[in-house]
Amino acid sequence: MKEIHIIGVPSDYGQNRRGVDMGPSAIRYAGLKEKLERLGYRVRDLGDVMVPTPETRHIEHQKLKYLKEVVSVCEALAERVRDAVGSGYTPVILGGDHSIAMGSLAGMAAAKKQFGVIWFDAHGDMNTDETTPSGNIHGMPLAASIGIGHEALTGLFGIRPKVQPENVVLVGARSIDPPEAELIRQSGVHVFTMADIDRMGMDAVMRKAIELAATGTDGIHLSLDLDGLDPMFAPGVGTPVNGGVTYREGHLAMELLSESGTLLSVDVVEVNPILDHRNQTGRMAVELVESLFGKRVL
Ligand SMILES: NC(=[NH2+])NCCC[C@H](N)C(=O)O
Ligand SMILES: [Mn+2]
Ligand SMILES: [Mn+2]
Repeated sequence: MKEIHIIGVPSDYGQNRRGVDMGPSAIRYAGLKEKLERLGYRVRDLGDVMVPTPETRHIEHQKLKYLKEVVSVCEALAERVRDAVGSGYTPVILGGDHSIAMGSLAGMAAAKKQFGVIWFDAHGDMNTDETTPSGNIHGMPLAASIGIGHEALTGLFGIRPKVQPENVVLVGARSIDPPEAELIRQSGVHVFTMADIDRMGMDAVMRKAIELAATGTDGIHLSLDLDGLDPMFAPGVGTPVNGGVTYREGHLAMELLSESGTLLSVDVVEVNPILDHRNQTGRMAVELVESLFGKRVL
């Protein structure tokens, strides 16, 4: 069985609510390593990527807040992911806000010729500095990773694009900014909205998503934004949106991805313990990762 490497990325520079920098602690506290070991994996916790202290934060661009900090954190993460995947390990990357996924995907792109991405999220994360309503970079990582947006983000780690849009699938979308919707339509990424999940069912959606992300690639990176789940099950997130994926649908999605045997790496992001109730969201994250790595009822 493949060895798992846990990498923490305690960064909150991609958005404006403090606390998501404590996500890695909350997820570790919920027993991630022990639970993966119980499933039979060898697990190494590599500790955290260095993140500059909040006291040094400065906003230079209103449309790309904390750009320098985000880029430096992502490049440090990219090196770790490249080394882990290059040596045949499966990284489990703990955010931090979703901007860190640009680092995960940069590392993947350095290690693999072709890979697919399933982006599990209430949001599209397909904004650019020109479309963003907030200036928060966590609304931009998917666009940047397919080569759309500001050069400082699209060119991160010297690889562009990180992933081909036809191998990218958004699952769970229900909050998209209007200009972002236009970018999504033009980009060629595939999208299964909550309405699609209602109509087709999670089983059919995930089978299709896995096929789209895996065809012609070496495997799949899952970018798991906890706000993809309904806030009822994951209240500890900075940008909650009603009408999300249920507890059961979430586990089904992870089980199907696990069974497909295509998973290369995963990031688990947007867990904010300050907004959470007694680490419910941290625990939810760990449960989903367990299903993703093969935990079953029987
Ligand atoms: N990773 C996230 N939670 N992203 C939320 C993005 C929200 C909004 N679309 C923005 O650009 O600001
Ligand atoms: Mn997101
Ligand atoms: Mn989101």
